[in-house]
Amino acid sequence: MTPPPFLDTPEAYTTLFDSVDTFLLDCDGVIYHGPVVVPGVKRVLSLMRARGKKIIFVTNNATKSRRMYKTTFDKLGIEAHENEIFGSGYASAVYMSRILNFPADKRVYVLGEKGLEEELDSVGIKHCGGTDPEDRVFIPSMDFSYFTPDPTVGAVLCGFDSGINYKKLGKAFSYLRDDPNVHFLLTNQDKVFPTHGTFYPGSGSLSAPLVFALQGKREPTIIGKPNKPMMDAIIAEHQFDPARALMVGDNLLTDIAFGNNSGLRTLLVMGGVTQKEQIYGDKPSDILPTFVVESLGDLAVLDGQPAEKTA
Ligand SMILES: O=C(O)[C@H](O)[C@H](O)COP(=O)(O)O
Ligand SMILES: [Mg+2]
Repeated sequence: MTPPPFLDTPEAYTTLFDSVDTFLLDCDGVIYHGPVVVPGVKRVLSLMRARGKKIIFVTNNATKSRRMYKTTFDKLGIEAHENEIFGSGYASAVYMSRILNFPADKRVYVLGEKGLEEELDSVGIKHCGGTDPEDRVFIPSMDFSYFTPDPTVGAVLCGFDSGINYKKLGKAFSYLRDDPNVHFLLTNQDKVFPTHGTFYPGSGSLSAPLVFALQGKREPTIIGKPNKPMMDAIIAEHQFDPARALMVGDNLLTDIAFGNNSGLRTLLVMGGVTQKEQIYGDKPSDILPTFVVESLGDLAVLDGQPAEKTA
């Protein structure tokens, strides 16, 4: 398979930029690395707005709600509107509400944080676990008295949870072990995510113990990129022509596969999860983007300002 073109000239950036009406932008690894905005990206986002492009932020990070992301973007000085922001937490809440028609008298047991709980609240889905201090504790070793099943639990939803522990895993596992009708959902299955100049375990690595313990008896439905429920949540709110849309991401397995699965062209950026040799090395990935660029910020030269201006 012919390797995708590596874009590194203003002419190539212009040709691509002018061919796109809708930019779907991954966040971690494309817009920012942890708390630091990627150099040049603010200029590129301003240029997109100035040229009338539609922007949709698409992140597998379920720790924040749309409202929280809006606050984060505001603090970073990035223009973003809540209805442009699609996190896997929001997509999971939409999926449970609209696709599962999750019953009002049932609760979902959550491995996750405040943002995910806020999105569930926004669609009226009751939840337990999550940030509940009762569950964010270490239990005495080999004490299983803490696992008294809650008959109102009708689903287990796993997202990024920095408070993961045996009590939460044990409770989530027991619901899925004992009742095949309890839905098993993951917000996303990212192995790692880029931050602070390196990588840390992602959501997929936090729900892996559950999947491993269930030994194939239960397979999770995964909501986030590269899966269809995330795109369904987006097109329920935004109409766009896939032929003139571009998915920009740093992760082949999530962002690029998501774009490829949805019939969009894709732009892979470096500096995040994917290394250049995965595309141009001796054994390239079987998931390949349409184009590659060092950084989305490189397109800032199209705004005509001095190249050294980095914001
Ligand atoms: O949940 C995780 O593992 C991370 O938050 C996720 O990988 C980052 O999401 P992105 O914005 O890169 O889709
Ligand atoms: Mg990313």
